[in-house]
Amino acid sequence: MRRWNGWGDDANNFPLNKHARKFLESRVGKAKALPDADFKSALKKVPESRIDNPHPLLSTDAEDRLRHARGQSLEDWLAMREGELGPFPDAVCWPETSEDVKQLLAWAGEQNIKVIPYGGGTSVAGHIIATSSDKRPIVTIDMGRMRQLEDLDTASQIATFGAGVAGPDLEAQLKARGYTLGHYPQSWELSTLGGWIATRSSGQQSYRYGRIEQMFAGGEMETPIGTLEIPEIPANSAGQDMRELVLGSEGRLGIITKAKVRVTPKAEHESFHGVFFPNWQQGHDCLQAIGQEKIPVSMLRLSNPEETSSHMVLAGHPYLLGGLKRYLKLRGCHEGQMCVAMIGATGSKSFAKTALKQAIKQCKRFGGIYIGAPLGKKWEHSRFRSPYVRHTMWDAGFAVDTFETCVKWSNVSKTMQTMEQAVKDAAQEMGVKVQVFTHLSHVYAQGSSIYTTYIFNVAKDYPETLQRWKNFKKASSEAIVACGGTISHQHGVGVDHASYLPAEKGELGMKVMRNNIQLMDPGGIMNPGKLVADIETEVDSLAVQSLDKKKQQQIKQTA
Ligand SMILES: Cc1cc2nc3c(=O)[nH]c(=O)nc-3n(C[C@H](O)[C@H](O)[C@H](O)COP(=O)(O)OP(=O)(O)OC[C@H]3O[C@@H](n4cnc5c(N)ncnc54)[C@H](O)[C@@H]3O)c2cc1C
Repeated sequence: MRRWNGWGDDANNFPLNKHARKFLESRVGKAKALPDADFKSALKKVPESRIDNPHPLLSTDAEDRLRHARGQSLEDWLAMREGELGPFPDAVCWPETSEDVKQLLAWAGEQNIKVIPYGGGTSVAGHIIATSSDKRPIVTIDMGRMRQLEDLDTASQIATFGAGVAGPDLEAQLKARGYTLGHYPQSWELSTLGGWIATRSSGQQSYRYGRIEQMFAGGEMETPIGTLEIPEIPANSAGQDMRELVLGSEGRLGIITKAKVRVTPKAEHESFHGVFFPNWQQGHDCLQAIGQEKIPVSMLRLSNPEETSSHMVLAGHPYLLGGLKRYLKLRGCHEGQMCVAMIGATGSKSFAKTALKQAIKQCKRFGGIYIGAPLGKKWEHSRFRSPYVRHTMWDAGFAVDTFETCVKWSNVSKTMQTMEQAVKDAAQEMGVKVQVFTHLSHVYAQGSSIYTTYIFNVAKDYPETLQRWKNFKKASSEAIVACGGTISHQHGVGVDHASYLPAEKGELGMKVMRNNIQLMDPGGIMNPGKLVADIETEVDSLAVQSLDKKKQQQIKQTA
């Protein structure tokens, strides 16, 4: 059964071996776990629903409401573990057809009830939480029952799905017909097609299959003012592209009910391979070269030295690793400096073989040591299991969070250093130790995404732990803005990043976004407070930004 207070199925775990625990203690100090609330006591805190005349499709059951109250950000995680999940939606519903969604939106509009579209609830930026500032009742619309493959046009390679389909279900339905979408965010087990589109998500093999915006061909969105239908024409020059309105809309314009996506026949071959580089610069230059020469591998990732060491301890067997490290040392790769890259090869056997050969040749040019497929197999085995490690770490008293951006190649290394330094500085100000590491996860010809993870000890209680996270979040987001990066390459905006969005979109850009929302949702019922902060909050955020200019200057000087 899905955990009510964490990630995934409660039958699954990712154990933390004793070497890993020791390693973390050596980096952040001994940790003491915080007590977890039990389900029954959390359930007792769900208040009476404020909807007294429910629509027939709604459930006001306390457990349904509790299970939809939170996503997966660290703030959500702390709320769930403490058993203080509120504010709660007043009701939850599971529409089965587009007509159900249409009716629900019409009813919510008449009753002045807020609506939160819900996919898999894997948001890490506060997308699906009920905000407390707006006092209207809230209904969460869970799209999980709209999950069918409705059509597969094999001649055109376009599949039409109910937008609530989750990753494994989507791939299983396509696989039965010999096809794949190839979209694998790490949250694949639970996240949904509608959620991917609404947050502009990026899968681990985006290098081959593209981001969700390259896959999204068209579909239908129910909005408070009508149905937006987008035909799946392969390309057009007929004015503005309505898909761009839907992509990244975060539930503010309407509910995506059907999505048409570009699929490909299932590849004959897929394998993942490890390459070690003596240092960051050589690895960085190699990925840049592969990306710019467009060598057709399916995945490219590069861990910095700290992530390389940390992952080797957290995931590996110390004796096997001892052998690998000795071999690498003989070849000039030293711990503390070396960086591991992971390369995917996907396609027909001959295509994958040629692509891999080209990539390895390029790696060797930059001093890379190819160590074959075993490390790649290990990565593949845990690619969707690693979110479970958060539980094991939590039980040991460690809190984990991530943040991410995308910048041009000319700015990648500097931004990575600035992002890591911001977290270290915040930790020092709080008198807390922190373990920080980074990888490049999505490579483009013009630049790369940068994905940083940090681990720290929970404080003596929940409020102080939350405050630590808030300080880290502020410092990391400000560092990204100061470096000119996007506030999110893949996690989206939600509530957590909304105040940093104006720095990226500019005044006019924000006005356009706000006007689109007001046009399509005149009653302001769709997921208020997410993406574009409500008017008052946005004014505040602009004030924060002018303060942040000083901070931005400071960060630039220290970078
Ligand atoms: C462990 C973990 C790993 C992750 N890894 C990745 C990763 O590799 N790449 C990545 O891109 N993201 C990743 N994420 C973030 C998250 O999974 C993505 O943002 C994902 O796209 C959210 O999908 P979801 O179905 O869970 O949407 P939800 O979290 O349910 O909703 C997210 C937003 O989309 C809206 N929405 C959902 N469905 C619809 C719909 N049908 N119509 C309109 N709006 C809708 C919601 O209102 C909300 O604003 C990760 C998260 C976790 C917890």
